[in-house]
Amino acid sequence: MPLILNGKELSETIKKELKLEVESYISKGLRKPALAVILVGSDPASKVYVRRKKESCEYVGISSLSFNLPESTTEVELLELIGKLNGDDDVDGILVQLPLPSHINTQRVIEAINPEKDVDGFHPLNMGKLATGKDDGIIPCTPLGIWIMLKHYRIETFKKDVVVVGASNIVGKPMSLLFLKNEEATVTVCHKNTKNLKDHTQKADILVVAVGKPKLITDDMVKENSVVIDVGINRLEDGKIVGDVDFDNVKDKVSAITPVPGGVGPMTVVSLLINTLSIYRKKHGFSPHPLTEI
Ligand SMILES: Nc1nc2c(c(=O)[nH]1)N[C@@H](CN(C=O)c1ccc(C(=O)N[C@@H](CCC(=O)O)C(=O)O)cc1)CN2
Repeated sequence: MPLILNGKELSETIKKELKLEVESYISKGLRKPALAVILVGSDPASKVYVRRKKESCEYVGISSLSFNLPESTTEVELLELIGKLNGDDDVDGILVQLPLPSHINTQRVIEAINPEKDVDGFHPLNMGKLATGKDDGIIPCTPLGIWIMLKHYRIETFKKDVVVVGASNIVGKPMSLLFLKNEEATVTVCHKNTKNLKDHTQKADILVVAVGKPKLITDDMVKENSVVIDVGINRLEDGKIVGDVDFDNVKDKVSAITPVPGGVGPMTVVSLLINTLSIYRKKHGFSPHPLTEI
């Protein structure tokens, strides 16, 4: 049986620590950290994720300010709201849940967020800092959560061959940049135009898959004793949630694997809390959050 990388359990442990941390700020007379959460429309999955984010904020003592906007919201209206939140000193972080309705230009919205309040780390300035190895940026939540999980389970990343399947701005690209930081690992990024995907995945010591295709990765595609990180969350017609990796088929060949659900997803949510606290700490003259140190 491989080591199961239990993101649900680890995220609960981290949340308990963050709760104590927030209590220590309040006991110093500081205000509560605050996160603005913007949801446009009523995508069912987004509603679930936003609810989890808000519940987690509440648990650790972060104020979450909800902005649930109708599907018909215009880009101008959304940009106006972001402008107001950028100027509000009591708001530490701003999160716009993705995907946005198709009539709104996602990149323009991301770029409107003050990079210092960009808890998702999607702003080009934060992406650029990650790409150039600068330590004072904000790391996107899913890659940060995966990194924290690998370090917690003492999975060696140095000099490893890492293959990332999926080149999205949210996961694949920042994940690759994180593994490249300090020339830690050798990284291959595969995407929809990659020829012979299997030729690449078979060589991976660490395989990260984030494409949104149920059970794409089967046992013939993974290296013996490798570590497999499944970022996919796919809802099947029967309501079951499965990842991009065929877990039952792959599990006996690998040394460690994340389950879906209960793996990367909860680590994404806890990383949002960490990023919010990191911004709050910098504002109050503390160092960035230690869990963001790579
Ligand atoms: N602004 C952002 N939008 C989106 C992000 C993001 O990081 N920032 N990532 C994804 C969705 N996401 C966070 O928003 C997210 C995905 C999955 C989970 C999660 O806990 N999943 C559960 C299973 C899901 C379920 O029960 O329905 C799990 O894996 O155990 C949390 C957050 C896209 N948008």
